[in-house]
This record gives sequence, C-alpha cells and structure tokens, in this order.
Amino acid sequence: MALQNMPSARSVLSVIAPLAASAVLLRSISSDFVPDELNTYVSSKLYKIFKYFSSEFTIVIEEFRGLSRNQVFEAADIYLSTKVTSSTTRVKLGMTEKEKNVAITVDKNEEVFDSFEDLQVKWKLISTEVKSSSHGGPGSHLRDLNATLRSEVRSYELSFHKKHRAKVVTAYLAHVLETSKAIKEETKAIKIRTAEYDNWDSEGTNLDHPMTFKNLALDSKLKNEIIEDLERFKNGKEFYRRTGRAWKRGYLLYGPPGTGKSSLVAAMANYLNFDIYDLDLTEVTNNSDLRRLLLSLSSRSILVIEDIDCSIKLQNRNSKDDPEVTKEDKVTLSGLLNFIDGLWSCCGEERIIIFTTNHVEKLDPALLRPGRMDMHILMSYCTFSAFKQLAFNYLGILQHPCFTQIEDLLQRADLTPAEIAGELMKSTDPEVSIHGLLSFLEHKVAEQSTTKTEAEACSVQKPLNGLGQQIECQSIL
Ligand SMILES: Nc1ncnc2c1ncn2[C@@H]1O[C@H](COP(=O)(O)OP(=O)(O)OP(=O)(O)O)[C@@H](O)[C@H]1O
Ligand SMILES: [Mg+2]
Repeated sequence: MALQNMPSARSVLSVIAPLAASAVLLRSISSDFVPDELNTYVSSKLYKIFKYFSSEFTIVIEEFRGLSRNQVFEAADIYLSTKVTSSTTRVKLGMTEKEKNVAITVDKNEEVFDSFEDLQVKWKLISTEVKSSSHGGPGSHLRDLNATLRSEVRSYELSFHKKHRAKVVTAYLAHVLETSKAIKEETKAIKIRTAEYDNWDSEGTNLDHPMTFKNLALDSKLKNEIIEDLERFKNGKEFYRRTGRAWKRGYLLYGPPGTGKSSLVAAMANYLNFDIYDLDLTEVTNNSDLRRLLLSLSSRSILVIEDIDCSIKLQNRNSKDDPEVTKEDKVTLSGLLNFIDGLWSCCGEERIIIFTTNHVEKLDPALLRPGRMDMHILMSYCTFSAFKQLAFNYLGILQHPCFTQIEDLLQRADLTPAEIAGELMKSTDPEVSIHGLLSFLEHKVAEQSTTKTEAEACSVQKPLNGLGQQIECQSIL
C-alpha cells in the first residue's frame, strides 16, 4: 500500500478511540445481549486496526494442519516447557506411556517470554472452544470433523518486533525445532524391538531396564573407558563428518555367561537414550531379509546381535569351497559384513552395533579384524572392584572387615558377578549376607582347585587367541 494513501495516526486514533470504548462495552454485555458472531466480528476488526500501527508481528501456529498434527506446534509445546520461569503462573502437567518423566506444558493464555541472540519473543497459547454446530466457510467439513474429535482448537501466537521477521522464521524457529527434538530424544522411553520376519515390530516394548553405569559392576578403569568412548561418539557428529567416516561405532562384548554383557548393553542404551534393536540371526531367513532389517533401523539406535558365535553358522566370505557363501537362501557372514563395512556405512547415522559372545575363540577372524568392531570388551569374572560395586548395590555397604578375605578368595576362584549377586541377595542383613558369601567363596575355591588339578593332568597346554583370552581346555580323554 502506498504511504500517501494511509490515514494519519491522529485521524485513525480519533476514529478508533470511541470504537475501542464501545468494544469494551460490547464485551461486558456481550454474553447476554450481543450475538457471538457480531462480537467476534467487531473485536477482530478493532484488533486489525490496532495491529496496523503496532511494531509487533505475530505468527500463528495452529495445532492441526487438516487432520494431521502440526509439527511446529508440537515442537513449541516441548520447547516452551523449558521456558517456564518464576513469573509463569499456570502450567499443565502430564505423562504418556511413551515418556519417562512428567511433562510440563504451557497453559492457555499464559505468556511465556524467550530470547534468542538479539531477539525477544513472546509466546501465548490460545484455546478456542469448538461448537459442534459450526457450519459453512472454507474447510468447514474439516472443522466439523475436528470438532467431533476435539472440544477446543488450540494455537500458539508467537509475537516479536516486525523487523525480526526473517530471523524468526529462519533461525529462531529452526532453533525451536532442533531443541525440541533433542528434548524429545532425552525424555522418550527407551524401546526394545525384535524382528518379525523381515520387519521390526513397530510398537516395540518399553525397556525399563534399571541397569546403568552407576550400578554396573565392572572394573572402574574399564567402565570409565567405555563411558568416555560413548561420550566421544555422542559428541562426534562434526568429527565423523569432517573425516568422512560413517557416524557409527561397533563393540564386541565377550566373556563367560553371567558376567554382565547384556547388562552392559542396557547400561549403554540408558546412557545414550537409544532404542535397542535385538536381532536373533536364527530368525532371519536370508541375506536380503537381513539387509531390509538393517536398512530400516532408525538413527540413534543400538543393534544387538547376542551370541553371535552360535546364533548362526556364519560362513567366511573368503571360503571358496563352500557354495553356501554365494547362495541367497541363508544369512551369511559376508551379508553381515557388507552391512558393517558397506551399506551400513552410508545409511543412517548415530548407530551402534554390539555383538556378544561367550566364545570369542569360535568367531570368524573376519569379525575380529582390527577396524571392524571398534572396541573389544572382555567381561571378566568378578574382580574385587566389581564385587565392591555389587556389595554397595545389594547391601548398601562400602566397607566390611571381611573384604580383605573376599579379595583374596576372588583372586583364587572364577566367579561371575551374577553368581556373587545371587549370594548377596540371599539376605538383606549385611552380616548374614557377607558371611554366607564367604563360605560360598571358600567352597568354590576348593572345588575349582580340585577341577584345575584334574584338568591339568589330562589336557594339552591351553593356547591363547589374539585377544589374550584363553581358549577352552580341550580334553584328550
Ligand atoms: N557386571 C555386572 N554388574 C551388575 N550385575 C551383574 C553383572 N553381571 C551380571 N549381573 C547380574 O547377573 C544377571 C545376568 O547378567 P547378564 O545377563 O548381563 O549376563 P550375560 O553376560 O549377558 O550372560 P549371558 O552370556 O548368559 O547372556 C544380571 O541381570 C545382573 O543382575
Ligand atoms: Mg546376555
């Protein structure tokens, strides 16, 4: 509109002042005497006139676009929950099955202020009651449908100085979307999914596993190394992009049953807040199903293949004389390696893959080759350091006069954290529990030293594999 055609501020004010006064009057008597339609019409006209002279600009973000939920509204809802301050007088509180914490959201008509760089903005949640009888006008069929589904129509009003229009639309709203996504990831309940034929079960089950790095009994040096590695991975987006590497990390967890391999997987998932995809290779028919499953993994997830040594008879891809290698009717090692090295490297991001095994010596060397799995973690028998963690978890004690004796016995017997935990659980009284554990350890030391002597008499020397773990004793009897 040309400037010279605009009315002067004085002349407009002289018109709108009485109008505003009548609007106030109208509002005060409207509920009884003035039809709603007229009331709304006058208010909106006045609002437009005031807005014309205001430096304020407002963006309206409605909750729904047609029948789908507006993602920007959803993002604002989450984002604003972090902006509730002492000046806020009313909030809403709730929790769904998908969340692990109570969520706070802004209540209607509550103003929430935010700043971003040099921007100052104001948010307000507007809620209008829907009358199911509303007809006519463009999109009325949708409104009617919405009305039958909801009793109110909600929208956020985002107001700021109009000179910042471009910055709000680009930078600020991007910041809101990004922050809300991060909050959502942080607060979502972790899901565990299993494969059904060539598809992941879409609903998943809430993991709710209480294992964390705080209560995992593991040598503290190793535990810190794992945590640091996960931290580097989590914050490594820029590093992986700069170096041209896929943003993924592979861990091989090996050790006897009951040493905490599955517990470590749960602790990792809880630490990163990643969903777990638990893949049983025996359930996968062939390489193309495997590929489909692996390509449909979501980002920020952990793929776990337990007992990789015995879950499938994986064929070595270099094995020339085995015709199974090239056949597409089964899952092969090459199919899996193609994913780790090839396709997986370029699809999706922030992925972790974990193999677990009780028998690392049975694994194909192709899986153990340096660079394939980034970290090989030995989950060993219970050390004294791990025992102290278990004693704290189960009995709440940090010290006991019998600890020195227990330390000595643990060095002489191979006992898993699961076995120690089982003993500690027998009584809640630390005295009873610790003394029960002592007799159990003494018994095990005696039992194992007898077995050891017998085994030494009948076995060949135990060879060491590349990872320094002893290969099982092969009896020659
Ligand atoms: N390192 C540990 N720290 C704390 N608890 C442990 C640890 N290891 C084992 N446990 C206890 O023993 C139980 C079994 O452990 P877990 O399933 O993690 O062992 P695993 O190594 O995965 O065994 P498997 O090889 O049979 O799968 C756990 O539920 C936990 O209660
Ligand atoms: Mg396990």
